[in-house]
Amino acid sequence: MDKPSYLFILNPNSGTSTGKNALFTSQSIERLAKKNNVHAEIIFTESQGHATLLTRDNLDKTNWQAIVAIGGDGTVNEIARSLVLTDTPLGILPMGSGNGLARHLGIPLQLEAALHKLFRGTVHTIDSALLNDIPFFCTAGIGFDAYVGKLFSEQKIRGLATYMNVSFRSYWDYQPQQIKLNGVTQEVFSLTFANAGQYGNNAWVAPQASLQDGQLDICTIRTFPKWYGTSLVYRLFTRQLKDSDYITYHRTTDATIETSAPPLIHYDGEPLQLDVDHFTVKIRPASLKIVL
Ligand SMILES: Nc1ncnc2c1ncn2[C@@H]1O[C@H](COP(=O)(O)OP(=O)(O)OP(=O)(O)O)[C@@H](O)[C@H]1O
Repeated sequence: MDKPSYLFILNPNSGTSTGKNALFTSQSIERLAKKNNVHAEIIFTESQGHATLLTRDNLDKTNWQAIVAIGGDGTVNEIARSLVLTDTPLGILPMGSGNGLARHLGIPLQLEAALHKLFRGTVHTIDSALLNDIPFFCTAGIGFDAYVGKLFSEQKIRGLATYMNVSFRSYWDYQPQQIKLNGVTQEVFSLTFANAGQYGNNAWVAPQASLQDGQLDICTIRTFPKWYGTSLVYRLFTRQLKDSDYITYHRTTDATIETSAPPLIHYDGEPLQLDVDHFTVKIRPASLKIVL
C-alpha cells in the first residue's frame, strides 16, 4: 500500500524567526515524516500569493492526506482559498507571528507536537467566509485593527512585541470612523467579522465564535474614552470583551457595510485598501476540510 502523502507549503517570510529557520524546519519535517512512515513533499513559497498557485497546481497531483500551511494566518489564507469546496483537507503547522486560526483550533505551536497531531489527525469540516470576493478563515474587519495591520505589515521585525508597540503608538491619534452596518449609521473604533474567535496571539475578539455554526460573530467596538484602552486590552487577552459597555456582538450569515470613502480593511490580518465604499461579508458554511 502507498504511504499517506502530505504536501507542505512553507512561507520562509512568516513569523519572527524567518528564513534562517526554514531549512531546519524542512529537515525536521523530512525526519519526522520518515519516522511516521508518511511521504512528505515540501515546497517553499517565493512571494506573496505564491502559496495559492502552488496549492491549485498541485491539488490533483495525488490523493493528498492534507496540503499543509507552514506559516501564519496569511499563509493559511493563501492555501485554504484554493482548498475551499474541494475534498482535500488543509493542515496547519503554525509558524507565523499571530497564528489566530491555529490557536483557536488548539493546534500546538511547537513543530514536533503539531506534526505528531497532524499525522494522527482526523478530517473535520469548518466554515469559511467572504469579504466581497476575498476569502477569509479567521477574522476580517475595518477600523483600528485594519489600521494597525497595515502599519504592522510595514515593520521589519514581526511578533507580538512589535504588534503591541505599533498598536500603542497609533492608538493616541486614531480617529474612529462612521460606517453604516446593514443600513444603520454608527461611529466605530473597529468592526470585526469573526469566523474564529481571535486575531492571533490569543487576542480574543470574539471568544464565543464557532467555526462550525454557519454564522459570523460581528464584534462592534464603539467609540470609547482614551483612558479605557488599557481595560480593553486586558479584556481582549482574558476573553472578557463581551462584558464591556462599549462592545456589542451579534451573529449573522451576512452583512453589508457602507463607508464615506473606500476603507482600509484586513482579512486574516492582511491589510487591503478597497477601491469601493461598500462591501459585504458572508459565511460559507462547512466549506473547508481540515485535519485536526
Ligand atoms: N517567499 C515569500 N517572500 C515574501 N513574502 C512572502 C513569501 N511567501 C509568502 N509571503 C507573504 O508573507 C506574508 C506574511 O505571512 P504570514 O501571514 O503567514 O505570516 P505572519 O504575518 O508572520 O503570521 P500571522 O499572519 O499569523 O501574524 C503574507 O502576506 C504572505 O503572502
